[in-house]
Amino acid sequence: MTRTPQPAEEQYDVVVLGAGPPGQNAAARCRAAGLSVAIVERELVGGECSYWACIPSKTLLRPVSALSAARALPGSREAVTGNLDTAAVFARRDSFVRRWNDAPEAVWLASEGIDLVRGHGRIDGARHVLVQPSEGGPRRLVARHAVVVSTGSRAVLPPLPGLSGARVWTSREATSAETVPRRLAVVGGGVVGTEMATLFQSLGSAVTMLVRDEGLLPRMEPFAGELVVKALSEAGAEVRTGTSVAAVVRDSPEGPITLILDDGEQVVADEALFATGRAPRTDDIGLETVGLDPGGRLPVDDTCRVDGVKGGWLYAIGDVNHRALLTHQGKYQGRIVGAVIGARAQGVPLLETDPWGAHVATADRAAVPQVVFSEPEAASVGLTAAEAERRGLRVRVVDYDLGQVTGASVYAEGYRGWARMVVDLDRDVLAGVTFVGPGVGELLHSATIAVVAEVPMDRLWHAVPSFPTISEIWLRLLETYRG
Ligand SMILES: Cc1cc2nc3c(=O)[nH]c(=O)nc-3n(C[C@H](O)[C@H](O)[C@H](O)COP(=O)(O)OP(=O)(O)OC[C@H]3O[C@@H](n4cnc5c(N)ncnc54)[C@H](O)[C@@H]3O)c2cc1C
Ligand SMILES: NC(=O)c1ccc[n+]([C@@H]2O[C@H](COP(=O)([O-])OP(=O)(O)OC[C@H]3O[C@@H](n4cnc5c(N)ncnc54)[C@H](O)[C@@H]3O)[C@@H](O)[C@H]2O)c1
Repeated sequence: MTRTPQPAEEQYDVVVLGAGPPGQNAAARCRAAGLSVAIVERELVGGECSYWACIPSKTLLRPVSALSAARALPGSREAVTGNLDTAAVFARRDSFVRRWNDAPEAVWLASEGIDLVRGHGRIDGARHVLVQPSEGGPRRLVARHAVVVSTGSRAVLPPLPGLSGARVWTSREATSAETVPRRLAVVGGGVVGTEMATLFQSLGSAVTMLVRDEGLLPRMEPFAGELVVKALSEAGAEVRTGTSVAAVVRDSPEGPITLILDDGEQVVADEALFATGRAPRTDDIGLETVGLDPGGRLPVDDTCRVDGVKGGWLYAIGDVNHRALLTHQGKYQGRIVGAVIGARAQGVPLLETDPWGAHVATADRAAVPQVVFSEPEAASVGLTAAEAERRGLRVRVVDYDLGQVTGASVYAEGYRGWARMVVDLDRDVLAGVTFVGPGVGELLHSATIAVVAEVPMDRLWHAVPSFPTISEIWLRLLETYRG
């Protein structure tokens, strides 16, 4: 019997599986700690974020907000004589995603001294990763210290009759679209659904949102979703809440798609985007070879080390560990994990293992900022009032109408927005802050600093916002709080 020849072992200190932004950050921080690193990528260096998520969606949405900002003011309004130039909007997206070409990112990896191994990687027993390139034989990488899984997530489609043959859109098709459907149905009222409904409505689609929950953006304060629904409806979109899709029919590939709702009603569209959540990409990465179940999230401790792996050599960052499905939080975990692996490789015990220490991921649980680039923008950090209550915190909720702030009324005629801070009364610090309104995304980091730094409320009173900016909302919230 002839045995298949085994590939030679290639030794590295660290092997990173998946080159999205979190994986790249982990690799770079491990290099900075003096370790040799290989990073394995099966598709494009830069991951979902760079080519089918954050970057294309935000470059597509930016002209939408620029146009509505111009339209919100007498003087500039008169200078806006037409609609968005769809071809130019798509062309700008294309240049940001470099037409789905990752050559510059590969060059950056090389400049950092990180070896890029292209192909599908699978763990093959402790510290071993077997990579199958699209052409040629497999390569076997062996990690002396650690393997970091950062393989991300994929869109989840519900198991509906008729769905599999109906050529529906997921976020990938939406963010890489080349044309604007005349009628677009959007299923799901989370962040992807809300942002893409905003985009395509502005580009001229007749949008129908089919939302199972009672409103949009269910993880934020309820007023965020309410203000976005109001704006979407005024723009002509139809937002149906409390409704579920029961089946899907598309008779011919080029023909329309019909969504049959649970009450029997039908919605006909040219395309249907299913934005119904994400599943971790862990089903085909060899987890079973080290005693873990494929397909699920990878639970980790606060050093991002995967629970229950003998020898403690396996780490997971980014969407796969499900702590916070956001690029900036995955990158943060990448920085933490680099420091952790560096310290452990040097054989030194981890220092600073308390929350907010150098080797502990803390912010991805305690202070997660998120900006939803809808119209208006919704931005939040920390806990909502409901979440704080669920956790048994003694809080005071302070609300203020953002439209009443002078800076906001200078920013846009008829500025519509709202702000809320949730004060933790026992610790005398902010537990969470939410802003909704045009331009609030850039305001959010002030709140993130206040929450992370646990600034006492009396000291926050001395942080004087500039007049007349939207930031003056801080003064109004604090005045309301202090009475
Ligand atoms: C439409 C959309 C918009 C978004 N907008 C934002 C936003 O504005 N801001 C924000 O913070 N977050 C946003 N997100 C979330 C963000 O995209 C993710 O949190 C982020 O991409 C997670 O990074 P990751 O490295 O975990 O996964 P990914 O970016 O998916 O990267 C994982 C990489 O691993 C590779 N890979 C997978 N399996 C293997 C394997 N077996 N072998 C080799 N390589 C493998 C993949 O090809 C991929 O390149 C958005 C998400 C979507 C869907
Ligand atoms: N600007 C940003 O920061 C940004 C933008 C886009 C995505 N993201 C991240 O990407 C992740 C994924 O976003 P997403 O919108 O896909 O997921 P999500 O979890 O935010 O929302 C999914 C929505 O789909 C609904 N849903 C699930 N199954 C359904 C079904 N069968 N029928 C109808 N509705 C159903 C859920 O109730 C939920 O409201 C989010 O966690 C988010 O953090 C971030």
